Amino acid sequence: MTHFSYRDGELFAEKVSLTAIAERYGTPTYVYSRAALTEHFRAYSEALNDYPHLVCYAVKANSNIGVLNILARLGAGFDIVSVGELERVLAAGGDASKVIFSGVGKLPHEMARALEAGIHCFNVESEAELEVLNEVAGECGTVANISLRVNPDVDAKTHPYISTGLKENKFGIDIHRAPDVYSRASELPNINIVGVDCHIGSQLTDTSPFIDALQRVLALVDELSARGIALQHLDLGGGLGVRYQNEQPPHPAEYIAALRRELGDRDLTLVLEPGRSIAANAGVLLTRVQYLKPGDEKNFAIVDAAMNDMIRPALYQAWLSIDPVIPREEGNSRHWDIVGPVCETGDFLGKDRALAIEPNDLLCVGSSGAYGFTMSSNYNSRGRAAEIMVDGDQAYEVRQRESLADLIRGETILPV
Ligand SMILES: Cc1ncc(COP(=O)(O)O)c(C=O)c1O
Ligand SMILES: N[C@@H](CCCC[NH3+])C(=O)O
Repeated sequence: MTHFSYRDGELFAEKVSLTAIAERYGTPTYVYSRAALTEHFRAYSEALNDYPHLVCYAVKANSNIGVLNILARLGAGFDIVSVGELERVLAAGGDASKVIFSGVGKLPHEMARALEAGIHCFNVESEAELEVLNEVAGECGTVANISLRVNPDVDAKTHPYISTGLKENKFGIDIHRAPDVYSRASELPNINIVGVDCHIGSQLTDTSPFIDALQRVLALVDELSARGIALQHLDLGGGLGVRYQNEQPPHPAEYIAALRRELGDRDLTLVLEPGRSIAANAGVLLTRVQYLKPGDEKNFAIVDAAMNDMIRPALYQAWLSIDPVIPREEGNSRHWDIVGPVCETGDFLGKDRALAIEPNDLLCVGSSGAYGFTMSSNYNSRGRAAEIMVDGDQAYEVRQRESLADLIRGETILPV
């Protein structure tokens, strides 16, 4: 996390002190770095510079409109999974013609809105969805560009909840059925076949499962071509991992070089849908220690961020770094479980962390820019964290904290 570093005994985001951000905006607060987002996006676009490509940032990783706007200005496309994500992309100035719509459960009204906006392509995930899309496009008096998302049955060797390319997963169409589904698609009047797609999972730290999947998808491309169905693009999804603790995932340039070796000189545009590798290490979560509860068995540090703000440790046993914003003398350190105020035993951000801390100290939860705020909730009727974007020596509030009034807005009791 090179954009978040210590200077003179204090943690900074770029040139802005995290203490100053916490004092001004309160905690818990997500802090993002524009420079990091830019660097991570460019790692993809520069490695593909001389190759036909479209890098569609996976909006689910971090859909803050300020984040989307920074990526839109860099020329990013976007991978969306709902009409809500589409509206956010459009509000952020994203180009609809670079939007790809993934997801197993697209609703007819979402399809209609995406057609109206003029998106690039739908990644169709089932035969039933293909028929509905054909009908909706017909009703809209238009033709839908599609890829089929195929399930190549490749083990991504990641956490089971974020593995998506195995037969037992709900995603995509069995790659062996795909030729027949393409034939069916080619007969439908309101469907235009443009590509093929697969996404095998998230937080992959090795390129071999990607290559395995790519080889299987290329075999399908060749089979389709023999049947007279020519594709314009191949979308390999997202999934490249990041360093949270001591993982050593390949750099995007290394990953892309490996893909290009497989692609050879085929006439296919390469589409990628990275989320985590762009956003995770471009953000942190700031939280303040409220109470210390040392005990015989365990020492608990109760902080003001909870599983409703950052659910990854509770949901995937994910490890995130937790560092003091202003470190104290190490001699006073003890092992703490860093827990939130939510009434769940699973409400923790980290366990057994050696830290020298006192009440009111600020802690920085690292690698939180992806699947942090976007997976947050109002559980326990807690408001949501603020979101701040740091740009050099400036900090901008890109989402205000929810007020208590926001938490009851729009709800009502029965009149009698
Ligand atoms: C279809 C699709 N594309 C892209 C992504 C982004 O994945 P990642 O954040 O691991 O790059 C996901 C999430 O795993 C996904 O389901
Ligand atoms: N939310 C997951 C990854 C996304 C999976 C989406 N297909 C995580 O935090 O690791």
